[in-house]
Amino acid sequence: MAAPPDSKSDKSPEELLCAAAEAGNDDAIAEIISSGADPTYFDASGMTPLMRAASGGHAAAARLLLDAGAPWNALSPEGLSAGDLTSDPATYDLLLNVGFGMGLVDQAIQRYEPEEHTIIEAHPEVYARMLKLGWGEKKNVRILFGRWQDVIPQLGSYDVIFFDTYGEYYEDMREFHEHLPKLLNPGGVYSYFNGLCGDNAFFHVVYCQLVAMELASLGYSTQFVPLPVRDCLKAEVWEGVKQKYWQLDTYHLPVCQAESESE
Ligand SMILES: C[S@@+](CC[C@H](N)C(=O)[O-])C[C@H]1O[C@@H](n2cnc3c(N)ncnc32)[C@H](O)[C@@H]1O
Repeated sequence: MAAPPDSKSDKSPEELLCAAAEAGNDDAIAEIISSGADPTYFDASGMTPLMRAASGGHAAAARLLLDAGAPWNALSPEGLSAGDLTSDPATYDLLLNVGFGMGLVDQAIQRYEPEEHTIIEAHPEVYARMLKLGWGEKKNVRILFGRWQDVIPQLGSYDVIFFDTYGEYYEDMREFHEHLPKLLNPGGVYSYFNGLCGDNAFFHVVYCQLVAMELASLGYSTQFVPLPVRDCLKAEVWEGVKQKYWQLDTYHLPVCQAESESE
């Protein structure tokens, strides 16, 4: 008897992978990937397996796919990435970013229209530029001008914290981490710019482990989500930059949560 048209045998390994991702079936995903299915596949609707996992809210499935090389920045026909398609996202209303710099992270934060977005910036010229660009007038933005070490008594507690004072010493970041138990709300997420030894793959991984161990001693577990960045960092990106501070193909995005709350 012929198999029904929608039976598994009619589907390519990649279609099966999309179906397993949509269902959050981690065992099937691992099996299909190890049998050689391509995680970069786009199905007939222009969706990747990672987008299917994300829109189903299956975090473990998404992690398996990312580990297998699924592109995190692929876009659906509507121009949405897997991150944009995440279903039922947790509500993060109170955000803190330490170090404005070019304002890239803060611009990204603003797209989520948080209730309260606090920015700490110490450099007078960067602060002046922030004001010139209108950051001082944004209703949901609170700017604290000064070193984080000095303005910390003015802080509350936050659902999301990002730390990037690149240029400070490792010891400064470690000191900041000691404040996390007071600064990070239950269920909150902490991340930092993971550029430590960004020109040496071996020492970079050592640093990742070191930070994760130190955060673990404070009661936090850290996952590093591998994000391929080689294609985003072409030669022109570095034009005018004196020292190329990042030379690796993969960025390891730290996602740090209280141990009791992480998966
Ligand atoms: C690499 S930039 C941040 C880039 C930023 N993440 C972005 O998206 O453009 C680092 C920023 O941290 C600021 N900074 C350095 N040390 C600081 C400190 N102790 N407290 C507050 N800001 C600091 C610097 O003035 C600089 O603007």
